Amino acid sequence: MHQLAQAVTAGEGEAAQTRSVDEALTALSSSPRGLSAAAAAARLARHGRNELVHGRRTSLARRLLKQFTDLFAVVLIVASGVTFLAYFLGDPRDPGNVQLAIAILAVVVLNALIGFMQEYAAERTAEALQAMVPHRARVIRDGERVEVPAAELVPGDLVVLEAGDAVSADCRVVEAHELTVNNMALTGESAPVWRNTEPVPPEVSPPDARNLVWMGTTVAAGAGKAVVVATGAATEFGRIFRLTSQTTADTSPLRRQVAIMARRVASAAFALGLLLFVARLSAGGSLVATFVFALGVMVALVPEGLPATLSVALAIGVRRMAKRHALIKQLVAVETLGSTTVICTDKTGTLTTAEMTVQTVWAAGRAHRVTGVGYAPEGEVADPGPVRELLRVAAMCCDARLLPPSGRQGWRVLGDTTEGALLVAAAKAGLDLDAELQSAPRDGELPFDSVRKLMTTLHTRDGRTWAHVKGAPQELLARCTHIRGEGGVRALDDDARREVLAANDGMAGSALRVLAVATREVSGPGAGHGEAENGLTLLGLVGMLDPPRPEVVASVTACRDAGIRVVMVTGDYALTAEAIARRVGILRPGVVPRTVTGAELDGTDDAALQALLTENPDVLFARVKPEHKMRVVAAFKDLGEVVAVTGDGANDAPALKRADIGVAMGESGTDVAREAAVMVLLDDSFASIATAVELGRSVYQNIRKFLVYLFSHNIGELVPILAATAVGFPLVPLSAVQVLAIDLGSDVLPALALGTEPPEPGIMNRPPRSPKQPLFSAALVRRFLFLGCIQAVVVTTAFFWRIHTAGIPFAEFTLDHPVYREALTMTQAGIVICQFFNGFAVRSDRLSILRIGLLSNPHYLAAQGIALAIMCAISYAPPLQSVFHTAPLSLADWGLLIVLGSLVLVADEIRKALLRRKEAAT
Ligand SMILES: Nc1ncnc2c1ncn2[C@@H]1O[C@H](COP(=O)(O)OP(=O)(O)OP(=O)(O)O)[C@@H](O)[C@H]1O
Repeated sequence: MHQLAQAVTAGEGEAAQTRSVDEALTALSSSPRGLSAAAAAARLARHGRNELVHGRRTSLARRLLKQFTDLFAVVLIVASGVTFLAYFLGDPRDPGNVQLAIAILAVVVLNALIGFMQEYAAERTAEALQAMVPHRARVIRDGERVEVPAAELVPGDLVVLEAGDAVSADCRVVEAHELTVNNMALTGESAPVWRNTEPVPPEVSPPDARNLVWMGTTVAAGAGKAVVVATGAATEFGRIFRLTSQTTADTSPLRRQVAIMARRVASAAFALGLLLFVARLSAGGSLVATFVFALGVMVALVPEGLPATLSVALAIGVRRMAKRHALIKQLVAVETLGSTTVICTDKTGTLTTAEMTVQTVWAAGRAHRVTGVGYAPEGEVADPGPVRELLRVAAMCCDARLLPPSGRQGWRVLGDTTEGALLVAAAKAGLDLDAELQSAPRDGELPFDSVRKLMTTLHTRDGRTWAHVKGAPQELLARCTHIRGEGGVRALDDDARREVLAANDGMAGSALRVLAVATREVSGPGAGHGEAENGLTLLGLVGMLDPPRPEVVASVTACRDAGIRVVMVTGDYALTAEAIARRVGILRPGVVPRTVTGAELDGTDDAALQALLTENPDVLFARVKPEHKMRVVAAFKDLGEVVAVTGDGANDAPALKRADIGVAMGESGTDVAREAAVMVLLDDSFASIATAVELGRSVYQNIRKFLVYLFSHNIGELVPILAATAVGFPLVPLSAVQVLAIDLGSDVLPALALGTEPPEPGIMNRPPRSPKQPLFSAALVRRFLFLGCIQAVVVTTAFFWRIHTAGIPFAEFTLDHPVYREALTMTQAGIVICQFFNGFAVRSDRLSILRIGLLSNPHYLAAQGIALAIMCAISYAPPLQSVFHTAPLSLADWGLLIVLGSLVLVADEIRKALLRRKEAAT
């Protein structure tokens, strides 16, 4: 243990790089069997979890203080100061000014608190989401390969490295097969670098040492094993992490658009306030009163509650998507999702369940049926004799493991499910894999990659070494020179090739995924690709069923109705791809697809590819490599489409990055893919993408809803003030304190509730929104002007109706006149009532509220209940009456306001009915 402590305290990398593999393992008290579970637990307690503890964060107090330095806050603080001053300068002194000053300060404090809480909540959400993205490491413990959370790695752990894995700790390589790593995160160097197990002299600096791999880097290709030398903060990455405090700015265009709009409106408010100030002053108003009046106008127009509401709406969207298995890593993706026009999806696992079962084995010129479904090795292989050798070779060439039932779980596969199916079939044929591997242990491996589409293992028995190769049939067939038939091994002539291909097409045409299996003797365990994967003897083909996910058919239809094109881009064989595309509805019955293979793509330039995409609505890509996927994505983007693409492998990362929405698989994907993606599907299913698109559309719609809701009441607040100025009424029809009570009191919750609206009926029956369409489109502005103007007329009428019925000349009204106080209350209550009806109106642009359902958003009803309660308190509670200069309203007053206010909804219903009629006519 003492030795270990030394090894993992200082200079772990340097010490480890100079040692031989055995010395490195011994120094860390580890072995080729890895640590024991007990030793791992003890070390975890001693060294702590393998996590990067956040560096010193900005203190809470400082973060709170930061909220007061925002432009809005500063302006409001200055306004409040000036209002206080106005009280002392005023003659006579108006206590209303003190109240206003305090109210403005209260607004600043409230806004700062909301902003602070939101920032905090957003950070927590981000952390929680990050934690949900699975991050695992494969290690050898007690001689067994197991998966553990990466955070539980300890020094001495033997980790298994495969292409696409993120390296989760600093390690010394102890086994390497064509292993290359990408150190970009650490060194900025983008080209992959080779790793091997040879000791490196101490003068080589650790980052250059070829036998070390670092936390934060990724395995580019090949495979290997490495022993952990440092974890968590002790790693090189941890050191860098401590030095840089990380802040991730949210640069969502939506937020920017809203912020710009809010700023513009604020500037307009200041300009208008200034203009009115000058106008009223030159008409002979007193300096102080005019100033307070102008301030009221400004405050009425500034959309104080907007940024808070927007953040909450986006956060709600993210949370809803997470519940439906789609984790969004960047808020910006929520809005982009809604305008997705093309989804490029792979097949295995996304459209299909990836629960493979071998159904047919083609060997010695005949097909042999295999019965049973799932991973339970229960079933039979018809005539297993000729099949057994094929399944023995195939099963020995697998990394996956079959796990027997435990607890409530049945038979499972650890690792690749294609391989799992082979293991099950071998067991059904009566093979004892452990015994086979004992007599011919694996002593070399050329791992699978989706470019070669092959995997090879090397096995030695009695001094002779054999290569076991499995892979895509056409690729493997091209490397075979012989075939094993009924009469033994013979040369693979053209007839035999044709026979194999026909068998392959027969299986693929019935949606089976086909793998070919071959073998040959090689010179020794060191055989490379050139020797082991050429001159092979073909043993036969294995056809496995990968059933379509049942939920996918409905989702593909939903996407089509929503004007979204679904394009399959798969590594699998064309016929299998077509058969599955038909079963899930990507290809409609009777449609002959234009199937493009990776090889054809290589001979197609970008312009021709674009033409191909526009001219062939039923295009399908098969046998493609990751770089082809990237080209398809790029071509769609160049055509102006908004593209979502799925990917799981490490080499899918460029396509995921290039797409507007990179979608990685949470269950089967590699760490690299998950890092490159903006969305991670927890259940790997295509259906979750369709749901996320629907939710993305609904979030965008909801944002528009509350923007209309919030901006239209600004008109309702402003117009009465302008009208009073125009007709020479000496006092304001709505005080600044009242405006603030509406903007930050009664209107905030209903606006938030509109952000929780469920997707509107028919939301997926419309074409996607153009990404170029600005949030504040002409339609949106027209909409809030329409609703706002009706509201303005209602509110102005309510105020002047009360003033008029008193029959007193304007000039006689003073601040404390009871009729004026009642009229003030009418204005405020009028806005609250109008907003009640307005909220129902904005819930859909074209559908009647009766279709949407008056009671279908309980949050909205509750929020409006609170808003009305606030208004009643302001009207009837004496302490609030004195702050707001209000008076109790009679039932008749309320009745009048309800009748007038309902006009907002009635007028909008008429507009919608006309719109629908016009739509039906065209
Ligand atoms: N473990 C494996 N060993 C050998 N060959 C494999 C293995 N997995 C897949 N293959 C072969 O390589 C081909 C390509 O695999 P790849 O993973 O690129 O795509 P896919 O899984 O078939 O489809 P998709 O891209 O839709 O997920 C497969 O069709 C299969 O023939």
